[in-house]
Amino acid sequence: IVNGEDARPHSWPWQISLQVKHGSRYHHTCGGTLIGPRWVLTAGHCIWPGDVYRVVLGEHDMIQQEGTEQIRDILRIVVHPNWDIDHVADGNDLALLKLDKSPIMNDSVGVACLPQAGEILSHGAPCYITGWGNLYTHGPMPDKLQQALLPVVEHSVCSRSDWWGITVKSTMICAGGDVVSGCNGDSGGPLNCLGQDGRWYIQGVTSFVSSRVCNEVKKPTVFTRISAFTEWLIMSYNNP
Ligand SMILES: CC(C)C[C@H](NC(=O)[C@H](CCCC[NH3+])NC(=O)C(F)(F)F)C(=O)Nc1ccc(C(C)C)cc1
Repeated sequence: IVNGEDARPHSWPWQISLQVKHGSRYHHTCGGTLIGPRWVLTAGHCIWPGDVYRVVLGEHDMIQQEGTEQIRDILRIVVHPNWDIDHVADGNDLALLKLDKSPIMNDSVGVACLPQAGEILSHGAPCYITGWGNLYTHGPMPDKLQQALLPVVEHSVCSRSDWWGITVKSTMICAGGDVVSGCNGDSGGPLNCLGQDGRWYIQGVTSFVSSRVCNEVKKPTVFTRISAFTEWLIMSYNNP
């Protein structure tokens, strides 16, 4: 996240770190969201066939053992059938990870709420992006989880020709401006938006930013809009 701030530890208890195995060590590659006792939602572009992953929950500072971390292996990976890494602009940038066993739910580990099918947020709705992605383009990763307020940019503005144009589809959400943005490593993490009921809803999964610079003017961060995929989520979830 570019121009964010340290999150209060464990204030986003559904945020996970998706870690990929290289040799004998694992390292953070993407964010993700716990949406059920055994299910994590992340981005399709975070999954590379043949790689081995694990999920770390209850994480805050990547270089400190805080005693709240819980590590889980992944039993099954369900990438959205229409996701295609060569057609990022087509969307469907989603993957569901089934954990081998549920983490212990506590103050540091909990689930996020899913939005109603078809729910569209209004321009300027207050949402937070969270993640351990780069602090600036080609910059370092933070140790501590970052957060940043990213107001929603409605589709009619985001799809203007000098903004994202036709690259952004109606199954995506844009949020943020030219100062604050997601960046590599935030992929797959949640766009957290406060609902009328005072609960946090995951309205987006971080998908892409400008390929030139993370916080480029008129190129807000683009998220997969979860309310467009509730059918697929529930179906995949219930599939044994
Ligand atoms: C140096 C980095 C910031 C480059 C930039 N990276 C990204 O946007 C990466 C991964 C994108 C998936 C596709 N490879 N995502 C992120 O950085 C995220 F913001 F989501 F955390 C990028 O590739 N952006 C991109 C790629 C393809 C498109 C097509 C839709 C035109 C648009 C933007």
